[in-house]
Amino acid sequence: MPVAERFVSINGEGACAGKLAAFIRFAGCNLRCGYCDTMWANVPGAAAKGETPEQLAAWVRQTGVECVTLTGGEPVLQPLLPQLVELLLGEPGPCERGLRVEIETNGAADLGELAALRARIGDATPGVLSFTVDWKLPSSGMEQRMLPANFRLLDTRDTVKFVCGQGDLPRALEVARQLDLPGRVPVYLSPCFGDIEPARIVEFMQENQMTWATAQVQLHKVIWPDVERGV
Ligand SMILES: C[S@@+](CC[C@H](N)C(=O)[O-])C[C@H]1O[C@@H](n2cnc3c(N)ncnc32)[C@H](O)[C@@H]1O
Ligand SMILES: Nc1nc2[nH]cc(C(=O)O)c2c(=O)[nH]1
Ligand code: SF4
Ligand SMILES: [Mg+2]
Repeated sequence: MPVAERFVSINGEGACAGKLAAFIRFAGCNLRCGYCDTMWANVPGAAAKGETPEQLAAWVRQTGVECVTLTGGEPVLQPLLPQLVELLLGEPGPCERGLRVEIETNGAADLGELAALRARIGDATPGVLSFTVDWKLPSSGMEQRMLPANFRLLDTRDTVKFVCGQGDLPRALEVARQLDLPGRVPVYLSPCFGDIEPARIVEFMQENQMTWATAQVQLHKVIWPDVERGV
C-alpha cells in the first residue's frame, strides 16, 4: 500500500479530537478540493513507501495507542484497505478493549464493501470501526461527485463532516436535512481553515437551532499553524 506518511499525534478532527492517534496517510485521491491541505500526497507520483497491511498493523501495535486514523489522499481507493481494517480490528489494543479505527473519507468513494465488512465482523472482534465522511460543499468544487448511497450506510458510530467555506453554511443545513442526518448520524461543521471565521459557524448554528451539530476547528492547525506534515 502506498503510504505518504505515518506518525503519532493528537487527532485534530472528529469525534476523537484531542486523543493520541496513529495516522496512516495513503497517497492518491480521486478528488481535487480547492482547499485541500494535503495536495502534496495526491499528485500523481507523490513520494510513498510501499507497505503491507501486516507491516502497518505491526507499526500501529508498536505505537501503543488506541486510536487509529486511516486517511490520505483517499484511503478508500486502496484495494487492500479492507484487509488492513480487518487486521487492526483483531488487534487487542493497549487497554485490552481493541483499537478505535477511524477512516477519513471524502464521500466520493464507495463505502459498500467496508460497511459490509463491519456488519459481517460485528462484535466478533475487539476493535470498533467508524467512518468520518465528508459531504463536499460548493466551495470545494467537488459537490457533484458525492455518492448519497454512502450516507445511508452510516449510524451513530460515524460522523458526517461539512468543511464550510464562504457561503457554504445554508447548503450544509439543507444537505443534512435531505440526508436525514439529525439524530441519526453525528454532524460536525468545520471551517475551511482561514476562509471563514469559526464564530460565523456558531452564529449559524444558533440562528437555525442546530442543537444536533458540533462545531469544530482543526486542532492541529491551532497548535502547529505552520507545519504541513507529521502532525
Ligand atoms: C485531507 S482529507 C483526507 C481524507 C479524505 N480525502 C477526505 O477528504 O475526507 C482529511 C480531512 O481534511 C479536511 N480538510 C482538507 N483541507 C482542509 C482545509 N483547508 N480546512 C479544513 N479542513 C480541510 C478534509 O475536508 C477532510 O475532512
Ligand atoms: N493531527 C491531525 N489530525 C487529523 N485528523 C484527521 C486528519 C487528516 O488529515 O485526515 C488529521 C491530520 O492531518 N492531523
Ligand atoms: S478529497 Fe480529501 S485528500 Fe482529496 S482533495 Fe479533497 S480534501 Fe484533499
Ligand atoms: Mg489533515
